[in-house]
This record gives sequence, structure tokens and C-alpha cells, in this order.
Amino acid sequence: MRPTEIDSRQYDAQLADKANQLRGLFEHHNMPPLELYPSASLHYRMRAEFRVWHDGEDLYHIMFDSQTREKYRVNHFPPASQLINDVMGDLLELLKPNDTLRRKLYQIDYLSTLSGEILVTLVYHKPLDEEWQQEAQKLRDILRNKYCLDLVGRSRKQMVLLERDHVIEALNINGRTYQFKQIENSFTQPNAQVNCKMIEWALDATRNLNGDLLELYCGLGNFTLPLAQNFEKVLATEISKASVEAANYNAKLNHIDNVTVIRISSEEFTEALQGKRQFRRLEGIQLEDFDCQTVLVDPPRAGLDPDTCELVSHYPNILYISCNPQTLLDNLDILGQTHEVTRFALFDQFPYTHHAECGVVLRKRA
Ligand SMILES: C[S@@+](CC[C@H](N)C(=O)[O-])C[C@H]1O[C@@H](n2cnc3c(N)ncnc32)[C@H](O)[C@@H]1O
Repeated sequence: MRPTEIDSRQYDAQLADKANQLRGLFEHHNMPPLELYPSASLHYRMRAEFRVWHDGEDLYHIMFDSQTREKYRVNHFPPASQLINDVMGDLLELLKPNDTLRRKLYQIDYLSTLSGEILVTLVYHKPLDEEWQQEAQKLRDILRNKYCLDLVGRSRKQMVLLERDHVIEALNINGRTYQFKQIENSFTQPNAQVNCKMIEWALDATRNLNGDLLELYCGLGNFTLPLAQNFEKVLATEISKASVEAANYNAKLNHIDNVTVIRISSEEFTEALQGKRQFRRLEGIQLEDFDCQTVLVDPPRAGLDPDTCELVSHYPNILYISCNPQTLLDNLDILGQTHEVTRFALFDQFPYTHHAECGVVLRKRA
């Protein structure tokens, strides 16, 4: 089904189906009952990317059918936030008559927030010159009469910033608002409302745990900052430079001072902890000062590599957030030898698709 054709009346049945498939996939793992966190049935995605089609005077957003690869026109995109839908139409009307801005424009990316801010990236097959920048500024100023909007231009090996390359998101977590700088082209959780439920679930799962928290794959601090209240200290690691900078910025923005973020891959961090290699990036950080009894992992679709999985298996408490049930299953084959699963949740970040975001809590067996 094309995302433009989703039928919100089908949502509950589709989610029930997804939950059943997940239960089936994990049936040999002695899982606790599945906790289910539904999404809004429309306007749940905070990000969207479209190719642009030029048809004479006309200009419109297109997508490609995942089965036939046929292109189809997108005037409204029900999965995306209302803000994205509003900006999409207004932006195209302003681009259409503007030769400088529309020529060789081939993609538009939107990053919106619950806070009301939106970042639009215009991607071109041509170098962006002074004239482009002036026209883009005029366009942005017009759109700013209506929206809290920033504009970025991209071309091969070129990025033109008019002002900001980010938005500030505001998430309400158990009644407290956390602010997050989200940078263009970096990882952000796509479904902000389900993300809030996921963070609240992680807070609940780590209440009353002792010691410090080790977090691998921390991104911009999405879990790190809210979870810091449950621990003495948090040691968080992440591979992307932009995300590490955002995580440090976000810690300051939220006045959270018990968090240390290190730019290091999980594979390298595993080697450092095992004493196999030393890293300059770890200078000044005394790993032995941290008494981590709990580890939180939120890896990409590939899951945990064997060494990281082995490292994680030494911690008494494991919180595993996964965007790929298949690799979660593979990792549970290993972690299940030392730990038992005490909680199992499905967060429906990706309605109407087969994608499932899961949360699992594991406790080391006595
Ligand atoms: C699924 S995202 C989760 C990010 C964050 N927990 C959040 O909720 O926004 C996975 C993150 O892992 C990072 N990453 C990918 N491969 C990595 C690796 N080998 N070591 C450390 N981090 C990695 C990505 O940059 C990304 O930020």
C-alpha cells in the first residue's frame, strides 16, 4: 500500500496483526506479555523526503511505488505531521515561478517537530551560487511570516546554511519538557509521540536501579538526558560527530550535568574496556570511575556485533531498544544464556508497515 493511501480505520487491526507476528517470532524465548504502545493513526511522522518532478510550468512532490517503482504524485502526505503537509503546499507555490530556486531542484527533505519548528532542505543537481542564496533568503523570509522555519541548500559536496542547520524539539516526558537540538541529516526518532512513550517506558524500567548507566548508540541524547535522573552518572557513546555535539549541547540546554558523552563506535569502546586498545578520545575520562550496573543499547538495524553483545552480557541490567526484531532475536539467542527477559514492548513508530520498534528489559540470572 502506498503511504498516501493509508486508511486510518484499518490501523487498530493492522497493529494487532503486527503484535501477533511479533509474539510469534519470539515464541521460543519465554517472553513476558507484550506491552503495546500504539501510534496516532495519521500525521505521526516528523520527517519526510520527496523527489521533485518538473512538468512544464508545474512542479510537484513525487514518491516511487515500492513494488512497481512507478512514480506517483504526492500533494498531501498523511503519515507526515500536519506542519509538513502545510509547508509542502505553500513551498511549492513559491518555488514554481522562481527559476533560480526551481532549476535542477531534485529533492526536498522536511524535518518537523512537536515544538512547531521545521527545517526544509532543498537538494540540487547544480552548484549553489550567490544568486541562489539571495533568492532562498527571500523565500525563507516569506515562509517565516507563517512558520517557524529554516532553509538549507544542498548540492554535491556543498551545503549552504541561511541560518540554522537544526531545529529545537520539545518533548514532554512525564510532565517535564526536554529540549533537543536535532540536526539536519542526523538520526532522529521519526515518530515523536511514540518516542515520548518509549522514553517514559525506559524511565519506568530503570526506576530503582543502582549505580551508573552505560549507554551505547546514544544519538543526540534522546534517552540519555531523561534517564539521567534515574542514575548517579551516565556514560554515553555514539559514533556520529554531529550527534555527539548535539548530545553535549542538549545536556547543557536541559541543565543536566551527570552525563559524559564520548565519540566512539561501540566496537572501539568494547576494545577500550577490554584493554585491547587505547583511544585519544578517551583521554581525561576515567572509565573506572563509572560503576555501570545497567546498559542501554539502541543499535541500528544490524543489531549488536558479536563483541559488543558479549560486552553487554556482563551487565546485570540490560535495556535493549531495537528497530529490527530479527537482529534483536539473534542477539537474544546470546543474551538469553545469561539473562532473563522481564519486559517486552512494541512501540509502533512505523504504522501501516511491517517495521517494528521493540523494547526489551533483561535481568541477569542469579
Ligand atoms: C537507532 S539510532 C538511536 C539513537 C538514539 N538512541 C535515539 O534514540 O535517538 C542508532 C545510533 O547509533 C549510531 N551508530 C551507528 N553505528 C554505530 C556504531 N558502530 N557505534 C556507535 N554508534 C553507532 C548512529 O549514529 C545512531 O545515532
